[in-house]
Amino acid sequence: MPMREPGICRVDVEKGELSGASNRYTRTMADLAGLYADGSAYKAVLAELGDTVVYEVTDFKPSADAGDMIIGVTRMIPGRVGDEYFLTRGHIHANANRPEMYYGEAGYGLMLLESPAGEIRTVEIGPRSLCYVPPYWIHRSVNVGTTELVMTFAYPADSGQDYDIIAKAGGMRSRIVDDGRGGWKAVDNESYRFRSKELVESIMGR
Ligand SMILES: O=P(O)(O)OC[C@H]1O[C@](O)(CO)[C@@H](O)[C@@H]1O
Ligand SMILES: [Fe+2]
Repeated sequence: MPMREPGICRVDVEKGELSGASNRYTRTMADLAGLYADGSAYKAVLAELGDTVVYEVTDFKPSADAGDMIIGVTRMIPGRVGDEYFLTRGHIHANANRPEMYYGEAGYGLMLLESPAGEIRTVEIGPRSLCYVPPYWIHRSVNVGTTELVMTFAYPADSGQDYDIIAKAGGMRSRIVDDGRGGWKAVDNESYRFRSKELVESIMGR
C-alpha cells in the first residue's frame, strides 16, 4: 500500500453530513421498494414523499485497499411505513469478516443485526454511543426516533456490500415496528426463509 496524506473531514451534525466528503449517495422511498411488509402503506408513503431523500450517506474513501479505512456519515429522516420504522437497505460486507463501527451524533436509532444462521440482535444508538458491528453480521439501521438520525461510521476500505443476502432470505428475520406506546418492538418477518447450512458455512468462509 502506498503512503497517503493524512486528512480531516468535519461532521456537520446539523446538516447530517461529512463536510469534505468524496462521495455521496442518496436513497428515496422509490429505491426501497420491497423492503416493507405493508405494500399499500408503502405506496401511500411513496406518493407522499416523492423524491424526498429518506437516507443519505456521505463518506471519505481514500482507497479500496486492504488495511485502509472508509469514514462517513449517515443521515436518515424519521417516519414509518404502516407500523414499520424507516430503515436502510442493509447488507453484509462482501468480505464478510470485516467489522464496522457507528457513532450516534443526533437522534435515536437502532442497529438491527442478523447472523447468517438467523440469530437477531438489536443495539440502540443515541448521541455519543458507539455501536460495534462485528464481522459476519448483516446490519441495517432503523430510525426509531421522531427526529433525524445522524451517525458517523468507519469500516475497512475493502469490505464491500452484499445486498442480495437479505433479498434472497425474504428480508431480515425481524421487523422493527411501533409498539403503540411511542417506542419500538421487533416482530417476526413472515416472509423470512432460513439459509441452508451449506450457505451459512460458505458465508462464514468468506
Ligand atoms: O448500504 P446501505 O445498506 O444502503 O446502508 C448505508 C450504510 O451502510 C454503509 O454502507 C456502511 O457499511 C454506510 O455507508 C451507511 O451507514
Ligand atoms: Fe456495512
